[in-house]
Amino acid sequence: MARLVVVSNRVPVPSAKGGTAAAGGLAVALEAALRSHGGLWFGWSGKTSTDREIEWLEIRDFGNVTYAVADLNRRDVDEYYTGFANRALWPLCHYRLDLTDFSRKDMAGYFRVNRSFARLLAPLIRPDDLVWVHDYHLIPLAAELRHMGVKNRIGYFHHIPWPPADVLSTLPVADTIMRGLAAYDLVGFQTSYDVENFTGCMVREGFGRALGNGWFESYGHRFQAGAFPIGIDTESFVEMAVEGAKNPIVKRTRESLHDCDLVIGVDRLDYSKGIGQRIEAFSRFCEMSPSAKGQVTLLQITPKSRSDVPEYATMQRDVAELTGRVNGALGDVDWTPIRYVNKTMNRNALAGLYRIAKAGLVTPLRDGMNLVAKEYIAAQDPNDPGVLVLSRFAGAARELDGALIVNPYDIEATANAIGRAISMPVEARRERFQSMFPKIRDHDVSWWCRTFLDALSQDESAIPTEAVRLLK
Ligand SMILES: O=P(O)(O)OC[C@H]1O[C@H](O[C@H]2O[C@H](CO)[C@@H](O)[C@H](O)[C@H]2O)[C@H](O)[C@@H](O)[C@@H]1O
Ligand SMILES: O=c1ccn([C@@H]2O[C@H](COP(=O)(O)OP(=O)(O)O)[C@@H](O)[C@H]2O)c(=O)[nH]1
Repeated sequence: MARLVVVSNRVPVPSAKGGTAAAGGLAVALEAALRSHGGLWFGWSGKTSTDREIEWLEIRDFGNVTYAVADLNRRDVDEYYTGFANRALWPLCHYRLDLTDFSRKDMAGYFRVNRSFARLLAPLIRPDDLVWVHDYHLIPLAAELRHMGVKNRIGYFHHIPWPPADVLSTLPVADTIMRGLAAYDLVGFQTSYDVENFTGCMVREGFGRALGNGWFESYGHRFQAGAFPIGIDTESFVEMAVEGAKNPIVKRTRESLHDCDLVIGVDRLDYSKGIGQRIEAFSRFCEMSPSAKGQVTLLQITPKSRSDVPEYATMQRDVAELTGRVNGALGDVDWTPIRYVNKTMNRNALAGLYRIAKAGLVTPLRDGMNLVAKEYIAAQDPNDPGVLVLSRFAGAARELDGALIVNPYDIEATANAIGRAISMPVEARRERFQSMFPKIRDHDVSWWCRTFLDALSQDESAIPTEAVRLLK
């Protein structure tokens, strides 16, 4: 079996004490995948150094995984991560042109850091390695590696949505980004909608030709694109949820609820997650249903994220204010409608909390997949499961059709769905759970990893013959 080299912006290097505190679906999913496969994990250490250039790597072995990480200096973090990745590509891919900031300086920093990463990584790659690059921070990496003579098969997985052509073409360097993707052998997306959008960008904007069967020719290179919906480590999540009842945080939560029903939301503090709209919907639900007063509580767990990005700082203030306003208007001496927690919870506690919640609210305005939706289902007691209220704009909605699917922009309808979830009879809840659980059990994170790597291992012989004829 070829060695696997994973490259991602964030690398959760285990601490000497064991364990990492990775909040973010990508880190969580890859941790499980690499542990089962073994190999090298390369990327940013998450630390900001005072060095002028990215020059050296810290390399450490933990079990069958070697971690190789580089610090970035302040300018690199500002331009590459905070700037171009999170103020241009992230909002653009989440259809938020109103929040997109295209700065020439940040764009240059983004391409510079990718070049530096390629310089550090190229000498570590062995001839038979399969290289798997993750996410929007690193789109130009394969092109840089190719310039340095790397001939290995290189795959890319895009964890966030891919936008339609009209949205992508607002990006001043859209062509360089598309050319960057064309340097890979396999480009993976979360859903077929993302693949459709990507095909639209490629063909309509004239960046390349679609050859059929997911094959493209672009900038003189042939590559394949497809949908590979990411999964969770379902088996271990189920175990964690069962064990969760013993977790001190879960016990404290349960005791503090008395007879109140618990509704849960878990999201990084990110404008794509629709937290404000969700709080509005919960508030509307409480106003509409007098029986909710004192009887239902929303626990919103929201670790702070990307606080150096101005749009996130604004949003942090807005959500805090809104929560305070709703609690002030609706709450009472013995009832706080919304418990708002800006802390990263460990996964054992989360699993247990999902299990005691009668409803899980996953209502992003746009989301690549949303692993919380899958974790919520995995954590349920099959005999007495809670109900998932899920945005149609999360990639997870393509698979989890037993959820109550909502349009998160429609506050009234989301409020109604919360009411329906809480009062749903047990037979209906079981039926919905049973329609979803086999999907997340069969399509777990190992399936995702295996399917992507199998496709990456195939070469051009998989191109349909009629397409090859067309090319001649
Ligand atoms: O690394 P950060 O800037 O702190 O952000 C955390 C991660 O957020 C994003 O996650 C995405 O990947 C998930 C797994 O595929 C998916 O379920 C979710 O819908 C996406 O938003 C981001 O893509 C990662 O690169 C970040 O590390
Ligand atoms: O306090 C928290 C909040 C989130 N998560 C984990 O972070 C991931 C979030 O992934 P998701 O795909 O939902 O969204 P992302 O943050 O990657 O956009 C999930 O595995 C959560 O269990 C966590 O461990 N602790």
